[in-house]
Amino acid sequence: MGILLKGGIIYTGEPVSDGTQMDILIEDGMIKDQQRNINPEELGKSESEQLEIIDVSGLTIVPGLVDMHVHLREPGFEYKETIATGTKSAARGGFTSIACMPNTKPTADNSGTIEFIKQRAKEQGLVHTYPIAALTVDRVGKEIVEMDDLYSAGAVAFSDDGSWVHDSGVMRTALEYSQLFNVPVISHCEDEGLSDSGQVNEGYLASVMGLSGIPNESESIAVARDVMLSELTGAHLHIAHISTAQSVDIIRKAKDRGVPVTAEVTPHHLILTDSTIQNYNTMAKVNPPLRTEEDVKALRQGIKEGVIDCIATDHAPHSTDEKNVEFDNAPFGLVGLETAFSVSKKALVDSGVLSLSELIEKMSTNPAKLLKLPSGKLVHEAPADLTILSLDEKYTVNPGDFASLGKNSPFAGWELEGKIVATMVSGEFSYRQFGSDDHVV
Ligand SMILES: NC(=O)N[C@@H](CC(=O)O)C(=O)O
Ligand SMILES: [Zn+2]
Ligand SMILES: [Zn+2]
Repeated sequence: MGILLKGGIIYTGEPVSDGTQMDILIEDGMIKDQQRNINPEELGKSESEQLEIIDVSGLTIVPGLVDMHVHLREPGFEYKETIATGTKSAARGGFTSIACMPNTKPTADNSGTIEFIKQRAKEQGLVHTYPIAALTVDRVGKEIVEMDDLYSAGAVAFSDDGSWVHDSGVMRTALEYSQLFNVPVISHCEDEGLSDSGQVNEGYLASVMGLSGIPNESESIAVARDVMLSELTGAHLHIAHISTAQSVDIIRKAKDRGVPVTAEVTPHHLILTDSTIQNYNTMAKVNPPLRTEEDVKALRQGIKEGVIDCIATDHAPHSTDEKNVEFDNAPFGLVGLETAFSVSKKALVDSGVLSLSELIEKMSTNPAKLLKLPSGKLVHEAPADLTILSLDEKYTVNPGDFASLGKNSPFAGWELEGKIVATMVSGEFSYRQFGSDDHVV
């Protein structure tokens, strides 16, 4: 059965241009046609009889969002999140593809765990789920994983996210091997000698609150080394969740020299500063820490210039019990899938840094390209992975309503604009809320 979406404003993703009013015909999970006016009566008889026609006038349709940095927590930490709840959360947030990080239990450093994640996602997942394998065994930075096995099992990238690979020799070798598979190595840049037992951004507020600080250099020194190793090896290095002005600077210069480095930033680092942790708000305790106004400005400038390629949530669910403790004892991490679009829109589009089409590029087309996924654009014969938005609709964030088991959002109570009304994955709705017809798969 086909679906005809009538009257929406379509952003195709490629080329990056403003939306135009078009109808979209979807059949067999693919985009079959898109033009100004598709008349169902002009389609073949059997085609039109089987057609569901949906009026989406007043709504905006964009390529399904792609999040290349998600923690699904399964296997091992199912009380924080599961593949079922995490992908449901993704669908509600407008994401049609996500890549999940390997800091599970067991660590996704072996083909069995990668196969398990893929199988579970096939059975219970609501969006395309692409596993990222660990770069070193147990993510301890000593012994490189069997990249060949993991790649064959379906890993789309390698990363020790949560930890930096401290040994430069190990990182160099890993980057060299990664070229055999033509996939990125994703680096969590943190020199632990500097971040030590730090809890928040190093600065005035940390001192006043009596919390130990994490200086910008803890990240930026790591970024500088990894960029140099990417330059040395010629391998694609992708830097996770950058948070400092210095990192933007280092990556800008590296890109100017032609180093094959790419980078992501989270919605929270684009809008929040360390002042959010006033009152010891553990919901804003995250790694890397929320920084200063100056860093936020530099990150926005970096994304505008293309120094930062994409937005990724680093969705990191933790249980309420784990977060409801003294600041020092709370785990780092916050959830982001269900607020990502409207927070990013507020940070970048409403403030005039990017156009909506450029935001879509950062949240869909670019991450899809980086991971070589078939999505990220709404063109003829592309997979029907798309997101339907009510751009001006306002809502108040209530983590209690999240599909994610993680309620650890720093945006609770915020009034945001830009609601996800439907998410379609391979031609089928993973989430659909049209007007009063509330239907969540
Ligand atoms: N970002 C975080 O604060 N936490 C992440 C780990 C990580 O992304 O480094 C987690 O797994 O909880
Ligand atoms: Zn990380
Ligand atoms: Zn992460």
